[in-house]
Amino acid sequence: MIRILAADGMEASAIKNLEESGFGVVNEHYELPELMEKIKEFDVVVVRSATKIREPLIDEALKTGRLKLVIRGGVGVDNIDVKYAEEKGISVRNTPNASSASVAELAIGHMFNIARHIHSANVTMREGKWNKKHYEGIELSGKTLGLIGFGRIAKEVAKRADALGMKVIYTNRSGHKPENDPFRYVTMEELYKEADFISLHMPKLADRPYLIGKEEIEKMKDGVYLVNTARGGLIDEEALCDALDRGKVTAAAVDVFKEEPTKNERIYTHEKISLTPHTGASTVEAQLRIGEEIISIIKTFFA
Ligand SMILES: NC(=O)C1=CN([C@@H]2O[C@H](COP(=O)(O)OP(=O)(O)OC[C@H]3O[C@@H](n4cnc5c(N)ncnc54)[C@H](O)[C@@H]3O)[C@@H](O)[C@H]2O)C=CC1
Ligand SMILES: O=C(O)CCC(=O)C(=O)O
Repeated sequence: MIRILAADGMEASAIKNLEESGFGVVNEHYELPELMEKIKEFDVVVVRSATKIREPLIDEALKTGRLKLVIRGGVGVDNIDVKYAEEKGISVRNTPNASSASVAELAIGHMFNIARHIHSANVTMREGKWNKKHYEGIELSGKTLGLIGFGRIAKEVAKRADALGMKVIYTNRSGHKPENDPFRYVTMEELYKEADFISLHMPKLADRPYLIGKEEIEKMKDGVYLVNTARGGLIDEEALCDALDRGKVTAAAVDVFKEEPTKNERIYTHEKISLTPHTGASTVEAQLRIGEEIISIIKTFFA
């Protein structure tokens, strides 16, 4: 029997479907020392972001040679040593399309939050305070939204922001302006200068510790709003907090952290940050689509 480890959970309907199709599924999260042993017993490991598939774990799996497929139930594969796994004959797949709308909606939700202090008002009202005079916000309508990265998620954000009356500009790695693109391609420098809101939608950098630090923040408009639902570490957390403290950045929204769960008290207690614990893809719909993609990947792989 082909055995699958769902190391960070999997949609119940996907587990049922796979079991009914004759696969053995273990839905269990193991911390690393135990996983080093357990991994040898599986043909497939499915992970989200919590479990890291690094070289030493792959080496353990190779001791029985059973592991053939690692699936990231999601987009970013930065928690997997993809090149190493593939060199050793272990295939790596992800589910790239399933969560774009969910992440885009979270980014837009965070923009409303920080434009209108919703995250802060929720906290102070629960403390019995009526801080109406502190909470004058701004409209999103008419503001320029700069998207860094213009792939699947950013395009979903762009459509929604456009419908809200925002002007959308974007930059990406290729610098290529797609034909018939209704939004304006700009360089990173132009984006920093022009955007009122900046939202990140690109993978983690392999060659640098972060994309946006003190120097990059200085190039932005005074009072800019920053949203990161892409990857922790793309924005230097200390530089962000410093910029929030001195008002260079008005407010920020953060779904992803350098370390998860974050232990950076400065970040998770900052009143100018709207926070979510990496829930960009955590919707019923995205998880159902991810489950369906996982079923399809496994069945095709072992057909
Ligand atoms: N918060 C969450 O739960 C989730 C976060 N994500 C993150 O969102 C990211 C984007 O996802 P998709 O839009 O599906 O990816 P995608 O591959 O469709 O698009 C990525 C975009 O980033 C650009 N890019 C890559 N490196 C760059 C660089 N150094 N500078 C500027 N642009 C660069 C690419 O040109 C492309 O336009 C993922 O890599 C993942 O880290 C994805 C899903 C859920
Ligand atoms: O599994 C998750 O909830 C994280 C999603 C994510 O960050 C991704 O798909 O890249």
